[in-house]
Amino acid sequence: MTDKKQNQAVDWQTLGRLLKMMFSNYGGRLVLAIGGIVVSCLATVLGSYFIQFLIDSYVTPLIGKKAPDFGPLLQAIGVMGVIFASGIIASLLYSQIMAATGQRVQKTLRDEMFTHMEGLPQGYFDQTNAGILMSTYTNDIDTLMQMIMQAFPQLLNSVLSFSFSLVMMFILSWQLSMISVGVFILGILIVRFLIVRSRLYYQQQQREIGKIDGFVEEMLSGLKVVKVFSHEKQVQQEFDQKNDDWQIAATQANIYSTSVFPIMGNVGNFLYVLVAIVGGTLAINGKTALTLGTIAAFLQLSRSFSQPIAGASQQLNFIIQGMAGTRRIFRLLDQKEESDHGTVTLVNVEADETGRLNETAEYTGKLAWKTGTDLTLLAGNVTFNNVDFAYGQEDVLHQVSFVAQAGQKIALVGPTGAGKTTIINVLNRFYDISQGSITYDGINIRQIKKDDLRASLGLILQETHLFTGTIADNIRYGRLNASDEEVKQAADLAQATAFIEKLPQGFQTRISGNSSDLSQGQQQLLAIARAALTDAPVLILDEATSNIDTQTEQLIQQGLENLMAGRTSFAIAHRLSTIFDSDLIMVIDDGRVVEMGNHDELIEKHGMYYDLYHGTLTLE
Ligand SMILES: Nc1ncnc2c1ncn2[C@@H]1O[C@H](COP(=O)(O)OP(=O)(O)OP(=O)(O)O)[C@@H](O)[C@H]1O
Repeated sequence: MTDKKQNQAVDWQTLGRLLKMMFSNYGGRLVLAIGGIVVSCLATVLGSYFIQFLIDSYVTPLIGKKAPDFGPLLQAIGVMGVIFASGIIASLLYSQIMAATGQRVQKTLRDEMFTHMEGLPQGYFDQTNAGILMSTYTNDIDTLMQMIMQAFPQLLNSVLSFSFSLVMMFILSWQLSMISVGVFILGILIVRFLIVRSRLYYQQQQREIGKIDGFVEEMLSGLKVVKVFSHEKQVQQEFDQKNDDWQIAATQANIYSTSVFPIMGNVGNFLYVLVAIVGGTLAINGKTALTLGTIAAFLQLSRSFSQPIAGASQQLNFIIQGMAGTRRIFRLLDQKEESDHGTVTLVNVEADETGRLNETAEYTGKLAWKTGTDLTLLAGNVTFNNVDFAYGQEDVLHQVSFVAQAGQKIALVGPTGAGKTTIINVLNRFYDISQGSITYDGINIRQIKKDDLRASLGLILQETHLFTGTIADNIRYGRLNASDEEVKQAADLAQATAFIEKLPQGFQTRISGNSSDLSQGQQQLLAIARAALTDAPVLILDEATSNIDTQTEQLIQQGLENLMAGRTSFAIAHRLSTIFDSDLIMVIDDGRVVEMGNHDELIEKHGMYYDLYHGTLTLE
């Protein structure tokens, strides 16, 4: 979106898309609501117009009569009552319809956004601030709903009231109408100035609130770091600055937008007085055929002619805010979902008496790649052939080649920023490589369905994410249909049972989503148990760097050893002590594999690994 477009009063493309979406889903309701608005406006204008008849045909003839008959007058007042009552009913109807429609659109869009977001590539989240994304779900959806429930119907109401009143006014008196149009043009010029100013500040206000959301999100996730470095004061100052920027923009936006009503109200009053004076003078001089009823009706109509201008300008502001939010919502919905052309799937298999593999829906603990109707037992051989990769323009991996054989323990070591995590990111296809190939049991990973590829790779990250629920629920996240017994076995294998059983309700103990009630070591043990339950044939471990007490560290190490037995594993090592027994150690530097071999071979080489081992080089 260009800046020019952002500053445009209304982005017609976005508006068109929104209206199309609303009409295609809720066409019937919207037509009914529009009908309600038309009836409500007509009722107001006709009611005012009727005053002319009421005075000229029913009230004036009664003046001076000795025994006046009020019957016809009462009848006429009754008709007027019916007109106004139908206006009230119609306006209640359209308000209700628009409120319900706004809520439905909100729910539909939120669902769509969430579903769509789940399909977006990792790269999108790496580049998008989570707070700004959150703000799309909350603020932008809110302003959109306000726009649909309030601004759209009231704007249409204002435009119709204005147009109907104008027609009626010309029918009553073209001279007074010309005066009104002159005053109207003056009003429009004032409102236009105010709107342009307030629009700029409203847009700025939305941008500032997005920045605040982003900042709060970032600070919440990094609160510990802030405390460790005692940076609370700087953070507070930075936050205050952002909050001040928001306040300045919001105040300016409000000053201009709230001036519109009082100013236009007074323009309306001015018009009222002007019409009364000019109309009265013309009637007294007998220059025109203006009756008392005509002047009274005209005065009433001049109100419903001038008031909508202020109302419409106010609603236009809400529409501008709503459109900015809608644009961000559509931008999220337009993000390209992760493409997946893979056809090879992962299935559970069991062997019959002859050793032939048969696919089964049951969990068997044995997996196979399914290509067409062919089944190949998943072994866990992974090969990188001259892999190159770049994040955008930045080349990160260069000619990376290695063979990880089924069941081998592979360790990746190297300085920070060397590209270890990136090797894992391209293996599970969070990102696609630019050159070379990666094969898994001889199949190019591009041919494997992404979900199935990822299901075959168990991931244990440095930061364990636990969800609000019981300990058992959290382990079961690894395989949702696992039985209690299987959950317990996984915890046993991960060496987690001892600490779990010490908790008040054992496996049924509830923990909170931010897992502050468990130590980091305990969280790691749960992550290992979870991965054990997933039973993925290939494991990826991003070793924790944090300080964990020696006893828990030994437990974790034992849990990992148990888990790695019989599986191909890739461990990103931050301490060399955990990788001495690896089958293959790859030393990565600046996106290249600079050395490869087992511990003894690499020590003999007297290269980078040797320097790391002897402390001449460090990993962090
Ligand atoms: N999402 C990303 N977008 C752009 N560049 C990135 C991204 N992730 C990593 N990089 C860059 O790629 C390079 C390799 O990063 P990577 O995370 O693979 O290193 P690493 O060896 O795992 O480091 P560490 O041990 O510190 O985790 C770094 O220069 C980093 O700045």
